[in-house]
Amino acid sequence: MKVFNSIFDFKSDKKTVVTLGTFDGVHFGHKSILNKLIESTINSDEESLVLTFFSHPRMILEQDSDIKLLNTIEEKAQLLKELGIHNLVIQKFDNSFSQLLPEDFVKQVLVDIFNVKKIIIGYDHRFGKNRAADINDLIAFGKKYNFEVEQISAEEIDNVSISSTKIRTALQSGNIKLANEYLGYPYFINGKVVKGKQLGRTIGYPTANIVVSDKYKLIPAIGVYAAYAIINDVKYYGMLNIGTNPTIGDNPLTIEMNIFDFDEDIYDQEIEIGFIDKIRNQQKFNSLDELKLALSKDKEFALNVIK
Ligand SMILES: Cc1cc2nc3c(=O)[nH]c(=O)nc-3n(C[C@H](O)[C@H](O)[C@H](O)COP(=O)(O)O)c2cc1C
Ligand SMILES: Nc1ncnc2c1ncn2[C@@H]1O[C@H](COP(=O)(O)OP(=O)(O)O)[C@@H](O)[C@H]1O
Repeated sequence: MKVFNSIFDFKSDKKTVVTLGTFDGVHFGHKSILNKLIESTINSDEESLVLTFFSHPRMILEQDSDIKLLNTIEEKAQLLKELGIHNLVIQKFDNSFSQLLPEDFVKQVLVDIFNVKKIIIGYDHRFGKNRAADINDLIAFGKKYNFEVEQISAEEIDNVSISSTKIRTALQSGNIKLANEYLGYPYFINGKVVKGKQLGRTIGYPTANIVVSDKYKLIPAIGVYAAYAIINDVKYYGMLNIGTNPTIGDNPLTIEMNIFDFDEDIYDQEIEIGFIDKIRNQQKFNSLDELKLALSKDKEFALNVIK
């Protein structure tokens, strides 16, 4: 997959089949659109092109700085690459881009830069400054500038009835099972392993503390989870705690994973962590012994889920 960090960087001598959107999560519903895109380029000379935006439009337009996202831009690129998309164009969705008039967007971007043969888009898609244009406008522009418009119908979208918002809500309430079902893959985060209080090893459960650098990345609800970790391309299973460790006093929120059958120093490494199922809520225990007992039960639970 070729990645372009701006519309103006895009170059290809092929015609393209285009879709656009934020595709946060690249979930099951997105995949049905993306697969159409890929299918329509099979046995043809055209290439698929996904136009996505770097800042979520909601951050810019609604000044919704609190919004959390399912994917960082790197994660989204990875998921789209795995699907087999040919070209990914990541456009900064800033004020000047949001001011483009609908016809200017169509002529200057879709036609002149992307060399569009066909655009595949949801029936309810609106675009251009103030979201002024709709699918009927797009069809009219298609006639004028000679490209096809393939609509994804309300039924097709409703049949899937999945949305990034529903997935965010599920994760924020700890409903990993539902989120994963909607996503079509286990929700994952990427982060760097940092030093903690070095207490874990003293109670027989060392925990790799993970720091996520992207401030927009959604972290699931506080709680204890069965999880996997990918470390140097090898997959391990384990149990993960997102919490404030109330048993040992008032602490900032940490994400920490005890990795099963593992004994290596991984400080400073970048690892991926995937959520498999929730085990229980965070608890304040009366002693470290009680915490240890809970951890042994958590491990049993996690091992059961994993197999
Ligand atoms: C699976 C798992 C579940 C945990 N559950 C709790 C909990 O319910 N309450 C709590 O106070 N700490 C919980 N902990 C956190 C431990 O207190 C923590 O691992 C310990 O303080 C070690 O911290 P350190 O990595 O900074 O050394 C849990 C840890 C793990 C790995
Ligand atoms: N099975 C394991 N699970 C998690 N981390 C492990 C494991 N074995 C070794 N480690 C290493 O030990 C560190 C965790 O030990 P711990 O005593 O909890 O220290 P810290 O408080 O710094 O996280 C991890 O960051 C990792 O480098």
